[in-house]
Amino acid sequence: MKQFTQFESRDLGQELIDLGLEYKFNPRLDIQKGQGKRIGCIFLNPSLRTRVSTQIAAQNLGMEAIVLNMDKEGWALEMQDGAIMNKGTVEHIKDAAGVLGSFFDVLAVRAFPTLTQKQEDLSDFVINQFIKYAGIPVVSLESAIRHPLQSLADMITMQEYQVENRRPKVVLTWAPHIKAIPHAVANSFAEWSLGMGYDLTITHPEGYELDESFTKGATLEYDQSKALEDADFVYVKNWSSFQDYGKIHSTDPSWMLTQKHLESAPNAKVMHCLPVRRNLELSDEILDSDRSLVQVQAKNRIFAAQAVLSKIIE
Ligand SMILES: NCCC[C@H](NC(=O)CCC(=O)O)C(=O)O
Ligand SMILES: NC(=O)OP(=O)(O)O
Repeated sequence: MKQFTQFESRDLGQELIDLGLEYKFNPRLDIQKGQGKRIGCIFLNPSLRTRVSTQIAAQNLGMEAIVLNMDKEGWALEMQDGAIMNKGTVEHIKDAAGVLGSFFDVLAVRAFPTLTQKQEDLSDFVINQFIKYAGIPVVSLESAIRHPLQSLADMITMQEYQVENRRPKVVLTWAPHIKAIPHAVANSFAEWSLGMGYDLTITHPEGYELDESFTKGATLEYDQSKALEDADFVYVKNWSSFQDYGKIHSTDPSWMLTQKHLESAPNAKVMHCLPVRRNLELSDEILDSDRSLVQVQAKNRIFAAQAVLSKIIE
């Protein structure tokens, strides 16, 4: 594996899920594998889980991890090729990524979308600039349009909690939020769920349709209560409008998932990538109940990252 930025195939997905579960059972199984190797974790945006789980994953493999909070501690990066740098940016990505590529064996990058420049975001411009100029394997820690390590952790979680001999019904439901939020988590969750053969229903208010290239094959149901009927896994997530790019069309509080919404889905487990805005996106009663898998998902971020790094340094 040379890069990890998106879903590739069901076979590779399954291999990573199984390896992640092996590491969960025995985290230091491959403690020798990464000896002498170094990963650089570059953050252009905030993070709790991704930052810490990736470092723990590297340590579990015997690798050294160095974190650079580029947004706060690095020079302001120029991303555009050929730019005349007479404004705010100090260092070109070509130079910075080249240096980082010479320091590390693997580079991991978090780069959120602008939510204003649609075409630039859709081309996953920033992470691709890192890939272009670093010359070493790059792992996405959430890019403009995808969050594959989150989705791999989510797939590990669903495999752990899945009832045997039954194809689970998975529902991705939009939730209200006060800010314009990226599409990456929702896109990747759809991409991975469909890729791994799950039966996926997506529900949201009209105007919140996601990029079809991620959702082809899913059932779209605008009626949230219908969508939730008999669900096994309910993934709660806000995203801003994709068509009216980066805009907020609804904050309708009736979309916030509560126990009442799940009366028709008695077995449903509830998922969220975190951080979650309590009692805006999801109610306390759900988050603090046995239905909630959010802590399991977060813990599984370690083993998802460990499986990916293990394959990359192979
Ligand atoms: N990495 C996981 C989620 C990151 C981002 N959440 C946020 O920006 C939350 C911001 C806030 O709640 O103010 C998202 O949902 O895509
Ligand atoms: N779920 C997730 O990626 O969390 P952080 O943004 O805190 O890393």
